[in-house]
Amino acid sequence: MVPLPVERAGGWNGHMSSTPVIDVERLNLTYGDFHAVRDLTFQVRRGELYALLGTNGAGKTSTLETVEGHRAATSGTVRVFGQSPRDRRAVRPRMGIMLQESGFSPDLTVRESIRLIGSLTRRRDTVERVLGAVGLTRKAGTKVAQLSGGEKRRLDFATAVYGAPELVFLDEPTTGLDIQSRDDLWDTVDRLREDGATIVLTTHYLEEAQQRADRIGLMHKGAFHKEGTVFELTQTLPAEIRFSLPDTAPPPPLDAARESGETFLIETFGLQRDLHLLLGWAHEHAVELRELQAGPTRLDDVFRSIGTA
Ligand SMILES: Nc1ncnc2c1ncn2[C@@H]1O[C@H](COP(=O)(O)OP(=O)(O)OP(=O)(O)O)[C@@H](O)[C@H]1O
Repeated sequence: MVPLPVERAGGWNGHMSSTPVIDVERLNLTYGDFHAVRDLTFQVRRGELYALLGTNGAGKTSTLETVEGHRAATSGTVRVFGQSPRDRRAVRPRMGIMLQESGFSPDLTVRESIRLIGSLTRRRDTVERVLGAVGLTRKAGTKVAQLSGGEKRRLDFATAVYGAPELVFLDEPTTGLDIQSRDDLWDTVDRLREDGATIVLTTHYLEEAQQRADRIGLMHKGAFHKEGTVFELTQTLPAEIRFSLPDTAPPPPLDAARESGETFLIETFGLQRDLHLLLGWAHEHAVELRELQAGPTRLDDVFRSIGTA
């Protein structure tokens, strides 16, 4: 475990405020005649992990670029720490951004690249700490051109965590990372969060958002299809119980539908109650519920429901 730097450029430790870290109101973005983002309103509170998810072309990148200060809104207001993100001197040092590709020079070594990040962010940190935090200590002297895809991704991550900023944007952070590197990345994010950092995440790995996000904005065609906690997003769709039964078993209870062969599916809004009933039935009939699976509604199902809404 690599400790975070104690002192911060912004001096924000212990600073409590009810002002949202990000405050977007009626944001509109157009490209020529094309209306990419429509009247989008959302807030991200201090310490939250907010996931901005959505279908391809929904407007996530356009929205994030505006919040990060890279793009001007066509109309509406965007405030970050109560200020316009276009005021880069005030806002930029307080945010760390992991883009989908940071575009480091292939001829620089990892150490030189991180040193460069440090001078750009103007946050206080050490190259050694950041190398450790992103798991690249052993690659410090290696040129960027010689890094693997996953190692490059970790170097991209370094741009976001240098100096442990208050607000961190992670754009598809775990794409191309193996399971160990993913776990390491999330450990580092967890430590930033323990220190009070606010995280904005985009990902196509929905289970990561489901496990980690405090709230989710689910975008489709420039607007929110749904916004809320995972529970709020998933509660309108049923949970599922799956199991298989041998041919000799009596017909299962609870409107269990035969999915294929010996496999049955129960869709339910009362997962605990129905699971209890099912297990009671199996016990009573001395039947083994093979490959029993029961789980809450997954974000995947909410995504799939977008097209049918
Ligand atoms: N510079 C541009 N000029 C014209 N249209 C653009 C431009 N940038 C984005 N768009 C369009 O705006 C819409 C939103 O794009 P955006 O990249 O914000 O979506 P996204 O949600 O990030 O999508 P994805 O998940 O596919 O990356 C898309 O239809 C895209 O084609």
